[in-house]
Amino acid sequence: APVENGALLETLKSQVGLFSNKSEHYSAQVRPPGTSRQIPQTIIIGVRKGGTRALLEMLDIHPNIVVAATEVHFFDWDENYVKGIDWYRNLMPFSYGNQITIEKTPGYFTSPQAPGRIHDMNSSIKLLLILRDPTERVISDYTQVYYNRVESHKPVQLFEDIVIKNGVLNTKYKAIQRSLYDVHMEKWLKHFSLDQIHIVDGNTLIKDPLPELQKVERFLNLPSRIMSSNFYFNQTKGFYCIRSDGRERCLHESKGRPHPLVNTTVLEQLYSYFREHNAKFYRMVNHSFDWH
Ligand SMILES: Nc1ncnc2c1ncn2[C@@H]1O[C@H](COP(=O)(O)OS(=O)(=O)O)[C@@H](OP(=O)(O)O)[C@H]1O
Repeated sequence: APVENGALLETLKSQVGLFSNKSEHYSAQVRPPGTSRQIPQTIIIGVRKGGTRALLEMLDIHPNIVVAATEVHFFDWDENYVKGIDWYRNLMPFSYGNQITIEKTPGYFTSPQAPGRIHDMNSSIKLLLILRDPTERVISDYTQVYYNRVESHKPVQLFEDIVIKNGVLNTKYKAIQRSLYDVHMEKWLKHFSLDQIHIVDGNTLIKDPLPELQKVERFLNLPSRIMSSNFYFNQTKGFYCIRSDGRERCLHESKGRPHPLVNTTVLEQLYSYFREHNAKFYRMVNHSFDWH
């Protein structure tokens, strides 16, 4: 009976976590007439904790964009890369000819292999890179690992005890390494020209998403379709949430978690360590950001 089918459909939808009518349509296993699965014409390459999920979900509002539901890790994980390009394409949603497919895997930015492999696939691809203050990124990275460890009943350490070893900054700490944007960017610029990589300001995307998204629309040569009415500020979450296809949704609770209060001396050490790297990065990309 139709009622039962409707109820079943609602249950299935909630189980697979589909949000918009658009995703429901494209995530279907049955190919809608006139669609096909396309290799991404654009990839959000990172950075981890930069705001990659927010960027992807906000771009998904656009009628000419379809997005991959999960992080694919094709170019950074050898065990996936060996599966080949058809495996990769099969993970993409169905799309019409006037739509571009986007996937996001934050680990690509810091992966030594990803730039060359992506270039081998499509040398004229357009890349999106979302960055935020490198010190904030380290703290966000630490916070994620902290919660993961708590959830799996593993011991946790204070931020300061990881970041400072024998009185000096532990520059080997992975989270610090990932925030050396100049070091990673250099590898991308060996394979791609600067005008192929659009940098989204992750700090601005949090405070005022629309202008950053409009810049992305222009970079992708798409008509301007994302509107201020697509966003509303959720006081409880403390972040902007999305209104689209008649529904309202915020990002998962793991996005936008409170950060620990960090000792100011340690913060100063981090700011000063990143300062030179940031300056180098600004020169590399001909653009500065208001990072510490
Ligand atoms: N609108 C909105 N809602 C919630 N969160 C938002 C939003 N916009 C940006 N952000 C920021 O995104 C940070 C998580 O970044 P990523 O999605 O790149 O993380 S991950 O690498 O995929 O784990 C996440 O970092 P944390 O605040 O440390 O949780 C957020 O600050």
